[in-house]
Amino acid sequence: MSSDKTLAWDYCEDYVVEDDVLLRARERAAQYGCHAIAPGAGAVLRLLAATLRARTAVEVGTGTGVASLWLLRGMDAEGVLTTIDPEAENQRAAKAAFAEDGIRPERARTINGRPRDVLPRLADAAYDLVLVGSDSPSAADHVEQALRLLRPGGVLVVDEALWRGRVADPARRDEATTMVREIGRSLREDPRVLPAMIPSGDGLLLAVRR
Ligand SMILES: C[S@@+](CC[C@H](N)C(=O)[O-])C[C@H]1O[C@@H](n2cnc3c(N)ncnc32)[C@H](O)[C@@H]1O
Repeated sequence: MSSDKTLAWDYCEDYVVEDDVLLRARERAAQYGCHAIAPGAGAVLRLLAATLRARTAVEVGTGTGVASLWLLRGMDAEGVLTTIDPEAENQRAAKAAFAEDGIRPERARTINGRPRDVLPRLADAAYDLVLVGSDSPSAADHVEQALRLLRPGGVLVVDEALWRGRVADPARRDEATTMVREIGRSLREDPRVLPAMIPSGDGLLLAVRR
C-alpha cells in the first residue's frame, strides 16, 4: 500500500473517535485477550443499526462489550440486543460497560452459553441485524443460523472477515484463514443474500437478507 493509502486508511479508522466508555471496554478486551472490533468497523455497526432502526439484534461473542456498545448506540431507543458468550467473566465486563453507558438492563439480553446451543433456540426471521465473529471454529454454523434468524431486509455482519489481512493472500492456507475465506466465498454465491466486503477494521462482510 502506498504511504498515502496508509495515511488515508488510518484517517478512516480514527474518523469517529471513541469516548471513555468505549475506550475502557476496549482496554478490558485487551486485558482479557479478546480481539474487540476496530473503531472504524464499530462506527459502521452503529450506522447500520441506526439505518435499520434496529429493534432486535443478535451478537455472537459478547467479549467485553465493545461491539455491543456500538450496536446499542445505533439501535432504536427501545431496541434489544441479544448477546451470547460462553465466558461469564467477559460478559460481566460487558455488563459493567453497559451500566457505565447508562444502557437500561432490559436492552441488553446477555446469554451465557455456547452459541451453537443458544442460536437454535432463537426465533426465525425475527431479527434486524446479526453480528457474527470469525474467531470460532463454528463460525460457518453461526452464519447459517444468522441467515435463519434474519428477517427479509435484515443485515448479517461477519466481523474479522479479512482475518488479520490473511484472507486476501492466496498463499495463506492455514485452517482459520481457509475457514474465513470459505465463509466469504459461500456468502458471495448464496442466493439468499446480497453481500459486500467492507475493508474497515479487519474486514466486515455485510449481507442483506432477501
Ligand atoms: C473477539 S471476542 C468478541 C468481541 C466482540 N464481538 C467485540 O468486538 O467487542 C470473542 C468472544 O467470543 C467468545 N467465544 C468463545 N467461544 C466461542 C464460540 N465457540 N463461538 C463464539 N464465540 C465464542 C469468547 O469468549 C470471546 O468473548
